Amino acid sequence: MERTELNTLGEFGLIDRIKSKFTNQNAETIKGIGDDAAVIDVGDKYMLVTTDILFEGIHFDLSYTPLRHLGYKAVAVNVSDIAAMNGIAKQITVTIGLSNRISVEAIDELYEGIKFACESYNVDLIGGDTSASASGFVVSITATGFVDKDKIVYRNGAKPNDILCVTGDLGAAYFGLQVLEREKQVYLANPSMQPELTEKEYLVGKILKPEARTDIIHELNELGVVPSSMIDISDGLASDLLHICTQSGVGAMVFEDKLPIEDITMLTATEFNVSPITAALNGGEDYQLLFTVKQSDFDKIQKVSDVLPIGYMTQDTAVQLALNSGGTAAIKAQGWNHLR
Ligand SMILES: Nc1ncnc2c1ncn2[C@@H]1O[C@H](COP(=O)(O)OP(=O)(O)OP(=O)(O)O)[C@@H](O)[C@H]1O
Ligand SMILES: Cc1ncc(C[n+]2csc(CCOP(=O)(O)O)c2C)c(N)n1
Ligand SMILES: [Mg+2]
Repeated sequence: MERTELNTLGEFGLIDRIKSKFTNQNAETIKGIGDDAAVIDVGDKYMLVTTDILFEGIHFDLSYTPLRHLGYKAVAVNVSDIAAMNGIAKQITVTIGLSNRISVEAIDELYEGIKFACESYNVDLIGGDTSASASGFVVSITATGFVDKDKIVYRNGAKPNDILCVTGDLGAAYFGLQVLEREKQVYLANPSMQPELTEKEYLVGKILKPEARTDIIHELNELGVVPSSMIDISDGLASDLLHICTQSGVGAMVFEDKLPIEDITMLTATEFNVSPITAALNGGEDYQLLFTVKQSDFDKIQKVSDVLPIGYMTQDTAVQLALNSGGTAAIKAQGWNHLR
């Protein structure tokens, strides 16, 4: 029998392959595989369902991840996927895989973080599953949410000339992780060295305590603006913008000088000898919303301080970065891909 290595498909190729083998059989299934959350017709509203799994060693390192933060983040990343459909999360289930290295106190701490997130995002913990894990700690969360039927937003609705917006700065979480990894190595080499993170607090905060931008969903709703397409940035602006472009059948022009990058991100990029633009495009785990709006909504969205226009959509399907130096460069999906 033929054997194909996973890296020949990559994460997204594998998802497409799985998707191609299934057809939905229920009229209530409005959208299955392929967006930030599935969409189910439950009567006067759409119900949204999304799931995210976090693995020790892949998504977090317990040597520098407080379990309270891990619990909060596991909820936030799911709430963010519901927000990316223009919805509001309401319920979660939590599944944990435990190794004997984890104490009861550690689980208490994880659930303190989960509880804090439930309170701040107004969601209910309604169930889950508990198992032993042979390969480190695992936490997986499924979230449900709701959206008015006429307000649902998919990845595939972007139109040429729509304005491309992002809800905050990019690349900070990437450098937060680099800083934590560096401090870990320093500590391993000399355990009497205490990490000096005060200057990098902003960056470390972005990787350990990301927020879902539900505030923006509420603000857009109050302004009566429904984006034409939306995604949350988990794998990097480049990769996630490409999802919007491929699914919408459009291209994009992003302006390098409009990419929101904080000063501390710039400074740390120099320190690590990494281009801040590369980090903003491909770093991932920013959990900002990336969305498009019709030009006629531009005046309204300008009133929201955290909505930053970074480019526009084009009929031509090329996805490009307009460089400060003049000219353009192709934007490629070089961000996070689990199987490459
Ligand atoms: N193993 C799988 N089987 C079926 N569907 C899958 C599988 N993995 C992912 N999907 C579906 O593929 C789509 C894209 O998934 P993906 O995890 O990339 O979502 P995302 O929102 O881009 O990323 P993130 O999980 O970081 O928020 C979703 O509809 C998801 O439900
Ligand atoms: C220990 C450790 N190593 C690497 C990373 C970086 N990282 C992991 S998953 C991911 C993308 C989103 O994943 P998903 O699509 O599964 O939500 C990124 C950028 C980290 N946070 N911790
Ligand atoms: Mg998503």
